[in-house]
Amino acid sequence: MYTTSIASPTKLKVAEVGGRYHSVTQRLVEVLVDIPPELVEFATKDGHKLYPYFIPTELDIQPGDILSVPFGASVVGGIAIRLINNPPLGIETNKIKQVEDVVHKHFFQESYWKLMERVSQYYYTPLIQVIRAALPPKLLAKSQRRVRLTVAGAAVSTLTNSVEEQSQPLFQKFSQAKKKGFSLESCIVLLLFYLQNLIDSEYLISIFCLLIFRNSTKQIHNVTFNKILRILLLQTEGDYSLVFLQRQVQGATRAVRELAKLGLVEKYIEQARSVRPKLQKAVILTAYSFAGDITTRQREVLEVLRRRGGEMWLAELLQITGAAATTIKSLSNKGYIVIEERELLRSESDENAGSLTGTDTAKTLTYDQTQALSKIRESQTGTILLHGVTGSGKTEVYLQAIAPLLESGKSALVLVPEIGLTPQLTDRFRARFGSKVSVYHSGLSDGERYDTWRQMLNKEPQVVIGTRSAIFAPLSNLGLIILDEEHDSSFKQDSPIPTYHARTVATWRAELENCVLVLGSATPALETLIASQQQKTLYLSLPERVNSRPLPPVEIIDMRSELQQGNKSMFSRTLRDALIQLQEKKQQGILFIHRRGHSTFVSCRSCGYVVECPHCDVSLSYHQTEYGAPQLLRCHYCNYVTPHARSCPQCDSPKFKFFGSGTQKVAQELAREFPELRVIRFDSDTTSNKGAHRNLLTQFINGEADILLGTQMLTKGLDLPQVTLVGVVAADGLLHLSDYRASERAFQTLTQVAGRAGRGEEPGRVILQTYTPEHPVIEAVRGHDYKTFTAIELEQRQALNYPPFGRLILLRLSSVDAVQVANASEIIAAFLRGGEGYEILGPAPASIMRVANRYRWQIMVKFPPNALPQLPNWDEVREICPDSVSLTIDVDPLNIM
Ligand SMILES: Nc1ncnc2c1ncn2[C@@H]1O[C@H](COP(=O)(O)OP(=O)(O)OP(=O)(O)O)[C@@H](O)[C@H]1O
Ligand SMILES: [Zn+2]
Ligand SMILES: [Zn+2]
Repeated sequence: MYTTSIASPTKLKVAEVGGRYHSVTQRLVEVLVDIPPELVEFATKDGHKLYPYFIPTELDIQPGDILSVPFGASVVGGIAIRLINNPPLGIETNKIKQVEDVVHKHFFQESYWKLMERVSQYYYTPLIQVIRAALPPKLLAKSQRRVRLTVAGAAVSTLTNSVEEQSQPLFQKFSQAKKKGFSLESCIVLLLFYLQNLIDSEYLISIFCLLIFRNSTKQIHNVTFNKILRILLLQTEGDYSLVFLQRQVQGATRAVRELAKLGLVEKYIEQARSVRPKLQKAVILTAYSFAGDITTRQREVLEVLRRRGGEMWLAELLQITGAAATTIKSLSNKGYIVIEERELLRSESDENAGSLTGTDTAKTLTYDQTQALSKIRESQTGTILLHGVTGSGKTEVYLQAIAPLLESGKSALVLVPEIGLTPQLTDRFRARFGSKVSVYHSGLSDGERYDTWRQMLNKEPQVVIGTRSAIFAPLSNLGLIILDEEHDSSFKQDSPIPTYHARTVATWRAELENCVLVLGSATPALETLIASQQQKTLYLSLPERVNSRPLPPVEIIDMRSELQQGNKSMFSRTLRDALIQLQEKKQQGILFIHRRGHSTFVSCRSCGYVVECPHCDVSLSYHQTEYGAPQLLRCHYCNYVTPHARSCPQCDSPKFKFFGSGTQKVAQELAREFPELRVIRFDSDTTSNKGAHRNLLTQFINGEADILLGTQMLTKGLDLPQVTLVGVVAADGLLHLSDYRASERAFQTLTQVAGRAGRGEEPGRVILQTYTPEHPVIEAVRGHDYKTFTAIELEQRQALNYPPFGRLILLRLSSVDAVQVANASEIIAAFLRGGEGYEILGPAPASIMRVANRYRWQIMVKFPPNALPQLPNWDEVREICPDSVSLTIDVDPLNIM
């Protein structure tokens, strides 16, 4: 930060940072340049590289500083990444430009850079791409450098500008005197100023300091300087963006830099909006009988207020009554009303905040919760697995672990899998910690993300709740990281690189920041379970639901026998009865189906023709949102849409059969068979609009529907006590996927969805329909038997050296050219086979070979988890991959398709 740099601390600072001096030769810095869109074409491939810049002697630059650098014809923002001694090879020294300025010192902490570097190394991703993944979009472009006067600057510009008119002769004397620098003469003149009350003592001292430390004050007389000082002085807050000054005054950039050196102005990054809530004036009626001391107009206002329940926003009251502000004021003076500031909830994320929960205080913990909490509080570092069955009160443990941290000035980071569950969780955190809570996820607009980011940089204790990328939230003084539903695969990024897993990054971050990481789940991932068995992770368990509520019994319905007995409906008789009872008892239910849309494919009844996506090797899914809505065929891979044809393109038959059910089809069937049931559909089709999650959930909570029908989204952490029934319409789609994690994922999803039932006073019930009731996953879900299931599953993984007993790296190759990608895969695989200590599987086409007109191939590298083999040099691999083929190195892949 630039303060009034009167004492010119630049030299001292160099020694301060990390305690080392930089040798004279170290005069270059590599900068991550924030290239503006209009210049991207000049950057092309180089856009992924760091640009070297010379460091002017007077600037002290450290990694993590935000800089301004010349790029093309303009000056743009950038981050200092590392200091280097010599220009990188292949770059001519005379082409290298100089850093323009330091905009913000130490924007990023050292531990943050270490984290970036670790991600870069582990995920084989250039540092710059890691930084791009971590920073909110356009951070640097939006980081408008602003300029304001320092105290000394204000004094000088007052003297040189406004005082001019008031005290012409004295002013002239001063300018003459100060031209000679620090002199007795100039000091005397200044004293005269002071004695004549033209300046106050603060100004006097500032100017003295300035004269003493900066002997060359004659520079202040520079015309450009004066223009800038005058502009800054004329605005009450005295601050402008540098861009604005550049437009107003020619040569502003240089002049501002010089003025900053003189300590007259300072530059800074615009401060984040306050974390504090917006306040708005509310009017409260205090008297209900009106004496004769009021006017008719005033009486009217009071009547309106009374009819509205005695409380209104001032603005609203003024608008409705058309009254003048003075009318309200005199009513307040007479004691009929009170005007007070009340919190107004603002912005998207805060919209309706608290509408689901209201305010909240700490609950008395159960025995198990108390045990877990004290273990978490005792721990200083390391990873803790909190294995608590659904509804065991993990969230309450998190809340109570965080509370004392905030008190002690530390911050907490809470990661959740998906946005669908965030509104409810966020509300719970807000109800407990108020405005200290902010939300960070990709659903926010760029602006909102940017604001939240800056808010995190202000060192106040706070709680950030976010999805995957929030692991990079720049919180300083982190006291605790929580990953809720840690088993969830959305914590893993498949593409673009870095293909990081937030849980992996979280362990590093906790290590670097010296804080505890808590992984919470009812169905911990096998990786996490193994780590706890190997004592790498502390294992804590909440084996029971709160208030000793039982886990809901899971009834398995064999849909084959339903069919044999003549029931062709998608609802078994058991589920049907349960749905009817639901309404009689005025209770609510959740129906789960793992696919959105209507049907997975449509085929001609007479010739068997299946409509496929022209761009992908998949059939199109049929979509019809409601009766009478357009009938569409949509590709779930590339989003291609086409109207559903009236007749078969091959044989002209008008009859189609719809296979595979999605949420829309279930909704239509429900409407047909149970017209009186009110249904809310909750899937990615209905929740794509901003705030839709919250609105739909609020409707459901308010009892505006009997059934919440949805996909995966429902399974994640919803806590709705009034839900007594959970129905799984068809479990089979989840069970028969080819990848080695299919069983684990199916068990987790089904257990989680079952866990939504019976969380309140009324006992719950789960009805699970399937065509393969004998499947081990179904057996395990029925018995809520995590232990047996994982024991069997781990055995199988071990036999095949799959994670967690082996590690995988998946190379994903794709190209519009089918032949080139196949060839490239062969070449790379051949290169890899030259190495030792790992196994190569493939190359093989991906299970859906063509997506969005790109042909996809894969090569799997498998190796033991601990003894890291001599892995191939990935740069070399990238080198041999032709430009026409894109290559992603997915480390620890989760989705292998
Ligand atoms: N000690 C307690 N006393 C009373 N109620 C509690 C207590 N702890 C938690 N609860 C309540 O129990 C319900 C379930 O808790 P919570 O949602 O935290 O469970 P969870 O373990 O996170 O569940 P899941 O893994 O299924 O999301 C919540 O409504 C919560 O307010
Ligand atoms: Zn046909
Ligand atoms: Zn497609």
